[in-house]
Amino acid sequence: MSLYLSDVTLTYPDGEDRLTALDRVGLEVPRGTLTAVVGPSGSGKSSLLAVAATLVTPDTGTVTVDGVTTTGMSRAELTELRRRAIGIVFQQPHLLPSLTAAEQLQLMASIDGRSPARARGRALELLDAVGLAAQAGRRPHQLSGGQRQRVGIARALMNDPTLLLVDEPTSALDHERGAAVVDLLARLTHERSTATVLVTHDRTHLTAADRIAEVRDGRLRAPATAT
Ligand SMILES: Nc1ncnc2c1ncn2[C@@H]1O[C@H](COP(=O)(O)OP(=O)(O)OP(=O)(O)O)[C@@H](O)[C@H]1O
Repeated sequence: MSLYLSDVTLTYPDGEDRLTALDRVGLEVPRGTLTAVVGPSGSGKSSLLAVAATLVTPDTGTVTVDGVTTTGMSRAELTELRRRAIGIVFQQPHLLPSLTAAEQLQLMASIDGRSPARARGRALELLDAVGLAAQAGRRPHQLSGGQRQRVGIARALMNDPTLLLVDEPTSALDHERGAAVVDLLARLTHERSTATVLVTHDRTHLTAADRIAEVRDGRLRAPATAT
């Protein structure tokens, strides 16, 4: 099991009161499976991803990533866990304008202190895996929106994560490109044995998901197997 949330409650200050963003949420995501979490705006999807990413500590409940329960871990230990085990794909890939696709990925590895030659080899392998072998030398403005999103996906895989967290990857794409991105994520999930969580408000792309969980007002309905 690479992600296990048990009885997670998260609240935010709301005037005199507190707003419950996640209400006793339980979720298990085994390796090699893609779980889509769907729900309307404000339902708690981003909060769920932030907790799973260990960026936000819930009020109560436990978060287990890659077999490690995070309760009581220091900030440095959480940073190390994220570096080692978690990849995050953001809604917008936030690529650096002056770097080529390969360099965007290599940058991640140089931050991690890996050798440049190995980093380059891994970057090219991952760009090939997302269908961008021929675009490795292009800069962001020479890529389409869907291609930039795929660079963001490849970048999130540089540290060979066991947990891949994906935030609304299709929001800036048309239907066909959005569906292609979800299909790609499902394939990478199965090939690389990641536990993948994809949050979205849009159900129409999700045929490739293994399971779909619905979040409403901070409550998660048990994931159903996608049909
Ligand atoms: N930092 C914060 N401080 C206070 N309230 C917050 C904070 N972040 C989120 N909320 C509230 O918590 C609830 C859940 O928000 P969250 O962003 O997790 O939902 P969401 O489903 O991701 O929405 P969206 O699709 O609009 O991003 C909402 O009512 C939101 O207003």
